[in-house]
Amino acid sequence: MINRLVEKIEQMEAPIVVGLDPMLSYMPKHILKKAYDEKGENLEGVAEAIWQYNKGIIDATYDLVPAVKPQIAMYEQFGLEGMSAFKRTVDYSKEKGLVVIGDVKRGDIGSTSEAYATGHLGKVMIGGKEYRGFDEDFITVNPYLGSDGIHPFIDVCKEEEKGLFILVKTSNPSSGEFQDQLIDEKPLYELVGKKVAEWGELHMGSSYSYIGAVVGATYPEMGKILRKLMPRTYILVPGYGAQGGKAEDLVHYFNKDGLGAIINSSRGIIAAYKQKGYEKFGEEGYADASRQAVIDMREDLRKAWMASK
Ligand SMILES: O=c1ccn([C@@H]2O[C@H](COP(=O)(O)O)[C@@H](O)[C@H]2O)c(=O)[nH]1
Repeated sequence: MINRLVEKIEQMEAPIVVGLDPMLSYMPKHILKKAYDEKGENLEGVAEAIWQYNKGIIDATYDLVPAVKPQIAMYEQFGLEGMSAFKRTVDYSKEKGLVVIGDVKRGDIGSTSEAYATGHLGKVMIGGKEYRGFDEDFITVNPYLGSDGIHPFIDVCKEEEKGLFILVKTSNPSSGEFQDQLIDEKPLYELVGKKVAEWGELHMGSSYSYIGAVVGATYPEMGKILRKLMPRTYILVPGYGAQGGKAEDLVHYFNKDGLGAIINSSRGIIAAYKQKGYEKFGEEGYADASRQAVIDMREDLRKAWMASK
């Protein structure tokens, strides 16, 4: 799957992931009304609205980007109905040829990680038949329980040719409280980064590992250090746009080959129609606005890359 992701990034010249983080406050009124009229003003109605909203964005962007990243929390808050919208979104994105990164941030003691890995990346046999759970291509994983919490995910990834993005340095304002703590004079995120590179050697694709890392766009100096510590690790970079990360800050997250990082934007793309510069699209044109936001992001990243040469 990492080879496919890299190929798609190269083909599309767009190291971009569209973050599918649907929130009711972004939902255009016409979509909510239609879903409520059909399914009722209840959890089922909300789930239908999420699905229709996502479908609009996927249809408008799938030919421009290699991947989507549905954030499971945005679906989980609506219970089983929300989770069914999550699954529909994963399946439809795959049908459209997109690589799906489930942002699920799992990780637990070994036996529990094994169950999470099966549910999101693997399969179960029941009565001699094979069943798959959410079946994303990659998921995000929290490494802070240590190696025994990570190995079950790597084992399933090897079996299924799927991948992980492991949290190394997160984009949020207080990520330093624990992640920057010094151990033997090195910040914890550097130790985790080295470990991710080591785990990555266990499951290599052609030029990059199936085991990637998450490094926030909001800490560019740390991104630069981590890039060097993990040369064959693909870096998933959240924090561009809505959280303040800028294209010029991101050039050091890439290797010299122009590969090695994929930048996420969620609100900046899916709620573009509400933002300055995109007013002309209006609510009805939310999907076209998201397409334009992807084109603008691609250009922004390209210009920053060229300026760094
Ligand atoms: O360090 C991290 C890890 C994950 N995220 C997730 O990425 C998106 C960001 O959304 P924006 O709207 O583009 O800010 C969201 O799903 C986060 O949970 C992150 O931001 N930082």
